[in-house]
Amino acid sequence: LLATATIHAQEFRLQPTPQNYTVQQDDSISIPRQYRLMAGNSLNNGTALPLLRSLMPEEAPDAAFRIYIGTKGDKVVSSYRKRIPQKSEGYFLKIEKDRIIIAGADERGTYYGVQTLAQLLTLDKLPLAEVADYPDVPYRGVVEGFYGTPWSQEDRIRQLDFYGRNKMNVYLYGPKDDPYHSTPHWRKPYPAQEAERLKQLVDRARDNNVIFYWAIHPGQDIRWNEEDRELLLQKFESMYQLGVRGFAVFFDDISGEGTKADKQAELLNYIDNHFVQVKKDVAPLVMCPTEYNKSWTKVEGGYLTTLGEKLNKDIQIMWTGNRVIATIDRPTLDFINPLIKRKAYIWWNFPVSDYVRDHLLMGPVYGNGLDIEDGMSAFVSNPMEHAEASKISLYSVADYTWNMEKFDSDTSWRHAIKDLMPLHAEYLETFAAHNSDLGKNGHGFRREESIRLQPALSALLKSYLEKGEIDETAYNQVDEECRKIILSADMLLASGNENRPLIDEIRPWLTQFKLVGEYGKTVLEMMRLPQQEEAFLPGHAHAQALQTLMTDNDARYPQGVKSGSGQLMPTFDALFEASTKQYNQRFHTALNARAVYSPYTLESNVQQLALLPTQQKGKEGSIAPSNEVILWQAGGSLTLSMDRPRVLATLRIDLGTKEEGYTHFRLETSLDGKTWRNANLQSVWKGYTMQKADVKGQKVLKIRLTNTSGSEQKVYFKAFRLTEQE
Ligand SMILES: CCCCCN1[C@H](CC(=O)NC)[C@H](O)[C@H](O)[C@H]1CO
Repeated sequence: LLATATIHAQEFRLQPTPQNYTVQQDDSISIPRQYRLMAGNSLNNGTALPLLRSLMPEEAPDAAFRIYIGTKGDKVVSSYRKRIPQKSEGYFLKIEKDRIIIAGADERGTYYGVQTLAQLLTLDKLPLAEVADYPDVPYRGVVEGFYGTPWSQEDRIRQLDFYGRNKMNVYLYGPKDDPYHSTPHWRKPYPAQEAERLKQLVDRARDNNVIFYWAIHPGQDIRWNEEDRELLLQKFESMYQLGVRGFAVFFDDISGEGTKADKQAELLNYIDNHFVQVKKDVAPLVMCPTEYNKSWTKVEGGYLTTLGEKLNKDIQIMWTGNRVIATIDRPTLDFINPLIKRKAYIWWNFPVSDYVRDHLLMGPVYGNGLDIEDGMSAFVSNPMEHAEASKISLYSVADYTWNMEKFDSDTSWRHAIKDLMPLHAEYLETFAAHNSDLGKNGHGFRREESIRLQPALSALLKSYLEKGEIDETAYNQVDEECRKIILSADMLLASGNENRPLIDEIRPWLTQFKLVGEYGKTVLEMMRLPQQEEAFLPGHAHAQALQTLMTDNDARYPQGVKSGSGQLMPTFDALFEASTKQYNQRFHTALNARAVYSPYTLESNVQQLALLPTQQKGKEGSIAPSNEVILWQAGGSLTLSMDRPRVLATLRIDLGTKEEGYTHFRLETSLDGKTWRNANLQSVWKGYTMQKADVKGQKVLKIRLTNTSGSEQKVYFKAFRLTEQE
């Protein structure tokens, strides 16, 4: 343990990277055991002092060593007043031979000074350092705003402590699937137990100097009348009673009446004037617009300009960028800020994975501009439903938003991993490097993967496919990486208590990752043997067994678990197919040469459906569900094609809509792909949204679902499942 900690000490860095940090050359002091505290009384009910006391417990009035701590204006730090950066949340920290000074521009700045001291105290000696520091972006943090399983209470407690350490000052509570945040129960106060849990979170946020924003998502069924307005204010009041001091109204992913800009503006200004401004201790109101990204905005439609003109100036307006999922750069801000007449409050949809739930997004944070800190009022990340795994990205978001121009994506990523699992950092880095790309998806957003191994992978594949030769250098690099993959998976699965919550979250992917490593090794062996009639066969059989195991998904993740899908698996599959084809040609055999086999293929002109994975397990076939609101254009269709005619037993579809919603769609089957026949749908259980088709005994080659309503339909895609007859 000590050895590892020492190694990391040599790579010591302060997180986030300070604006100014100087150390007097190789001069340091041993950590004082006792000290006399000289504290400004402005800190009395803050959290800087409790944190300091937790770090350095031995206060002694007669100790020689002193700690002076206060905010600008406190007498105890008056002689350092000029050293305090004139920036909100700024601080000055100085370590001298006989004293430490922590002077903040405000209470939170002082708290951050103590957090920086906390990091210096992990060294075995305290450097005689001077830090003059402040954040580039005013509001920095996380919006829990994803579809799917909301984070647990424990997840959120750990998150809030993480935000305190990483100088993130905002957490917005807005899990799409919390029924008291959104329809149907946004008007109702939380039941006692949930209220108590939220109160705990609010208290924990305060301990970490994090502003806890509670968001409401009323747009799907709000009525623009006095009653709903008062119910909304009462809900905010009940949250205020729990200690909430930050409020947000999200109008994203809705349709109908709730999308009207002037009505939204009227309501938000009313809340601002009659609640936020009246309370005086509440942070500026935040809203998420219905048109929250450029690809959904028709400027001449006036939605954004109406908000820009009518919304009170201190109301913050969120923005995800040029697309739902996008990186943020100067042109993005030059588009939105003039329209909304204020700096955008960026909602960055990364590392959220609710639209690619079979993937983990563990790679570096990159692609956002490094010169745009003056163009945004906030930058908050919408993370994965896997709280601990999201910390790799969140660590770098904290780094990026605090000191943007000094942000280095790869350094930050490596330190994020060390922070998460110091004793298994090299193994977690191997895992994270190969689990970063999303695969094809409806938003067209991709990430780099297996960056360091890419040259060897493509060299190995190229020489084998084009010349049937083995590039020995590349071969050995890939073989060595497969060994590291297998080792890393086992070491992480066996890592015990170092970070059990993380391992619990990613266990299915670790199991899959090990299979990927074994598959790679097996395919590499096959490449050496396509000329050997007997010796080739066991490897081929083993590779197919591994392919089967990799598609046998973990029950908790019906949509599957993908690992190494960006670079490793496509290369290994291609090498499997090429070596098997070589063998078949040489020995006139017909060994299966298709690596990924599914009897079902999906085609669709509905962008968000087109790339959904299909699954087959025994007699069951399905299209993976999506968590999103699907924008299904008029005339848009989805077609599931079989590899050969198959006899159906059942077909169930769930678009998340009631009876009348299905009248907008037509379901058909075909045996030849030319002549189609209607299949009637009827609800499976009264009042539920799942429907079944009368297709029992029908032999079909294709199944097609079309929006015949003549207008765009917003539906969910919760299920599309068939069973074949035995
Ligand atoms: C076609 C609909 C796609 C919406 C996807 N967004 C949602 C809304 C949003 O981004 N609001 C700003 C959720 O937040 C979700 O987590 C995120 C990404 O899947």
